[in-house]
Amino acid sequence: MDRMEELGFRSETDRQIFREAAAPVELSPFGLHSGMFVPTLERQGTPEQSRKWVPLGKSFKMIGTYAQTELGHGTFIRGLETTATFDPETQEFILDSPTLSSIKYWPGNVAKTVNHCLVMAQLYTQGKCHGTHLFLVQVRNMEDHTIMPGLEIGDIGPKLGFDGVDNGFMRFNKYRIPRMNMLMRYAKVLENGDYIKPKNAKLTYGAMVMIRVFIVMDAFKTLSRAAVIAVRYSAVRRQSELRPGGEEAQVMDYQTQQYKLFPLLATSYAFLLAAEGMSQIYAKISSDIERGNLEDMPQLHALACGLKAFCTWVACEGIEVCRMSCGGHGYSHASGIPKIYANIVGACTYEGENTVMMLQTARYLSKCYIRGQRGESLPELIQYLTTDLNVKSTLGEDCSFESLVAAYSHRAARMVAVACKLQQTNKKKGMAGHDAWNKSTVPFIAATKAHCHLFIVRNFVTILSQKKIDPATHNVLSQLCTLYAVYGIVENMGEFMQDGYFNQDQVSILNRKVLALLEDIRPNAVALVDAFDYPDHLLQSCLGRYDGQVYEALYEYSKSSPLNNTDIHSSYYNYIRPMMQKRSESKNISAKL
Ligand SMILES: CCCCC/C=C\C/C=C\C/C=C\C/C=C\C/C=C\CCC(=O)SCCNC(=O)CCNC(=O)[C@H](O)C(C)(C)COP(=O)(O)OP(=O)(O)OC[C@H]1O[C@@H](n2cnc3c(N)ncnc32)[C@H](O)[C@@H]1OP(=O)(O)O
Ligand SMILES: Cc1cc2nc3c(=O)[nH]c(=O)nc-3n(C[C@H](O)[C@H](O)[C@H](O)COP(=O)(O)OP(=O)(O)OC[C@H]3O[C@@H](n4cnc5c(N)ncnc54)[C@H](O)[C@@H]3O)c2cc1C
Repeated sequence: MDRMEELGFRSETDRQIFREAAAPVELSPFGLHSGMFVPTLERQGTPEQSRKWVPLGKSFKMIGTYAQTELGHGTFIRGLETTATFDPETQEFILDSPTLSSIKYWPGNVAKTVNHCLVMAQLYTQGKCHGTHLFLVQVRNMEDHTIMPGLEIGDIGPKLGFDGVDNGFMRFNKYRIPRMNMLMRYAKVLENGDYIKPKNAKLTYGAMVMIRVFIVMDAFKTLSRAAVIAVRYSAVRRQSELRPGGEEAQVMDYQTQQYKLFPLLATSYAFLLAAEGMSQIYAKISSDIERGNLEDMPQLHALACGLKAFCTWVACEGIEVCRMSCGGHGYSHASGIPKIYANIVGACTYEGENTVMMLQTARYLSKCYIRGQRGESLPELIQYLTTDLNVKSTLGEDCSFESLVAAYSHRAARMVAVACKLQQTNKKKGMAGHDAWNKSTVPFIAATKAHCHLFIVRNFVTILSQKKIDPATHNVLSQLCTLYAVYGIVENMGEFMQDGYFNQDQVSILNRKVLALLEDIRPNAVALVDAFDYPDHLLQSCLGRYDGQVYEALYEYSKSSPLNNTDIHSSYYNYIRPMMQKRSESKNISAKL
């Protein structure tokens, strides 16, 4: 913190980059404090509350986290059981965990690090429940960090990853906080207990939308780091004979290795641009919301949910491909890839389980489809839903951006229409609305993935057509953009072909194009990963080192293994030698017999 002040880092982006550089492989125990706790105080607190608490948070006098999930509920926020009951006599809220399943469980850094939490609880006042609201709760003594009386707090135990974060549990026993500790920007409880409701109950969910936007960038960061490691290693690693009798080939010269890695390189660039585009849309709509204009709130929610789910799913699958493309050394922590995977794969679950998030977007697409069918105007990003599905592709040998975007628009429009028609058919069969919905959710998930894929392809193409980029760079980025789009079609051909949108010749063109692009990108592959400019300190990888001294690094890494501190390990004396002696004695006995 002080170091950031000394270095003059003012923007949150710069501070985040510094934090990641300072703690490259372990997530910071203050990630949630800076990334969720403080921004939520700023956005969900009244101006007075923000003025009081935000400086304390930014100066780390108050260290907090976001405590919403419980043992029994994470996804279904309306089902949360923690209660906050207003006591007008004392002007306090009484927080309570009435059941075992209501115990707060998973909140990051609650176990040992934070002294405050933003707690999501069911608000009760004047005997009535008004749904979930956020409350600022002091959980540890500010003098000696002991747990406040009335609270039980602990660590939840080892996890797949996220080792730098002490996820914990927290149980409230009639724990009192001041009335003014309810975040009251949108909803209020007056001194007499009267409840003033917000313009939209989902404004309380705003913190989650913000993090989902952050996570799209995290998907780029983690996938691109794995791609840097795998591509650099593939340039250094020589294995097997490509030409009989010739020298062993760089594994990057095998077409299969290129087909594994270059689309992931293209995806990394696509996700960076998508994350930037998502952040711009978030900045615009969230500022409208803060000014009271909630018109685009549903569109923001749907986009943030969909991209968070789509990008984290693809990134995690891609990171695994990068690991496996490094052979045995990829499986070692020396590669740096297992830690990247372990830290980001949780993002498919936290901040909204991906399937649930996709279904939120699907619900929005379903409503937009109906509006489109009625001829109503649709937001620009959704207007493709009214695409004429009788049109066939005009794709030619050049695989133009226009024909590729048209293909993705057609695929998404067709798939949304299929899912909506199934939902409508279910209703016509007499199903209740919720059953008609549930019995169409599998096609809706597929359609929503197509919707997100379209957003990313279209965004990449738009930026290349709008930004002023020098011709040489534009040419290479255009190759990456084309590879991302053509690879996506080849890998999902069935969804593009189901209604005969492409003819057989066009399918052949696409299959040829994806292989030709691998050759086009091969000469620039290392330069394209170097362009991310990740320092070795951040990658923490013997395989992805900038100097390519892989074997020297692996040898030094291995020698530093703690197991090498002694030649003979204690297990020999404690287990192996006694076992061998026992065997030899029994052998002597059997020999005598
Ligand atoms: C390099 C490695 C990086 C790793 C990251 C680490 C550090 C990075 C540093 C900084 C980043 C920042 C922070 C830290 C990073 C990571 C985070 C770490 C931990 C994660 C923390 C958490 O997990 S917090 C808990 C998250 N929990 C959830 O997200 C719960 C998900 N559930 C929900 O959101 C809701 O229950 C729901 C949306 C699924 C359903 O809500 P419900 O109330 O039931 O509403 P519905 O009935 O479904 O819909 C009604 C109506 O409301 C609309 N709606 C719903 N939500 C919203 C919303 N948020 N905004 C706007 N509108 C909403 C919905 O669309 C419906 O509308 P219609 O009626 O019109 O259809
Ligand atoms: C690393 C990590 C860090 C976390 N940090 C925090 C934190 O700091 N603060 C915090 O409050 N929480 C935190 N969480 C909790 C996290 O937010 C929840 O785990 C997440 O929201 C998923 O909810 P759940 O666990 O209830 O999953 P569930 O919803 O129980 O998921 C189980 C299955 O049910 C399915 N499912 C659920 N609802 C539906 C539906 N409506 N339709 C179809 N399928 C459905 C899901 O798709 C999934 O396959 C963290 C979790 C992890 C893994």
